[in-house]
Amino acid sequence: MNDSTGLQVDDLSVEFGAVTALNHVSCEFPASGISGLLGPNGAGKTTLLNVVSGFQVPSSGSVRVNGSDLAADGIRARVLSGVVRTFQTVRLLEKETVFDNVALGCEGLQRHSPLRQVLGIGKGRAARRRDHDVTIDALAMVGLGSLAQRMPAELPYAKRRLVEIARAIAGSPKVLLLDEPMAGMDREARLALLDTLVEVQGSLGMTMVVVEHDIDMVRRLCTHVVVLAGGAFVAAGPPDEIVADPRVQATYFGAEDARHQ
Ligand SMILES: Nc1ncnc2c1ncn2[C@@H]1O[C@H](COP(=O)(O)OP(=O)(O)OP(=O)(O)O)[C@@H](O)[C@H]1O
Repeated sequence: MNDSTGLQVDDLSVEFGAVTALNHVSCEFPASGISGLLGPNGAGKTTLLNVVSGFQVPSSGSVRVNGSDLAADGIRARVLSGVVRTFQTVRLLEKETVFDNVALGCEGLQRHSPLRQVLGIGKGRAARRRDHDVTIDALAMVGLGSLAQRMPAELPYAKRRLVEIARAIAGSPKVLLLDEPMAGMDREARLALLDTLVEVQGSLGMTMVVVEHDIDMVRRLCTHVVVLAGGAFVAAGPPDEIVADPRVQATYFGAEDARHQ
């Protein structure tokens, strides 16, 4: 790739005491298509997302988005610069409507003027109107338009996941990191989410990285795959090449997750 677009991590290391969660990992995720991040349990996938999104400070290495180094940025600054993520466990505000949960994502749109914040004025009418429209669009994009006024607790699990994804895309991310978005869904819901993600990436055009264990889904969804194992980079490339790669066979497919191959 090496064209300075997309997400690039270089020489990332993270240790938790004696555990090396990431061991000098360098890899790239292109701005086009959808990237899969694969690896057996404990490979370091979530840790990599944590570093990119600012939740984990690495002991070494750098993160660049479209060529810009994020080194000094904390979580909030990264959201404002367009790095948005979801979590393995769905995190929603249960006392707010689906609409209000998704509207929270608009906070990443840099519409707060610092002066207005200092004066406590909040957003102007035009900005609030824009946020409203962006929220409606995000809900429509994931097929939740008719559920906007429902409470999260009323929704089945797959739809709760979609609320989280809508909230993420409401921030117009440059980089969208999805940590096992299909976990806990049946096959029908997974295939529906797959179509949604392809549509979201195609129409909004961000760098999208999806952690996913199901190889069949990865093959259908992803145009590029990065494989980690034991905190180390193993391989990267198109899904079919990755599946056939002996290094990947020896690590990822040798593990419990081979059942999905
Ligand atoms: N906060 C933490 N404290 C201590 N060890 C941690 C912490 N977070 C992760 N680890 C360890 O770091 C390693 C990488 O974990 P990580 O969660 O990044 O892997 P993963 O590939 O996302 O795994 P999974 O597929 O099971 O979610 C594991 O050995 C894990 O136990």
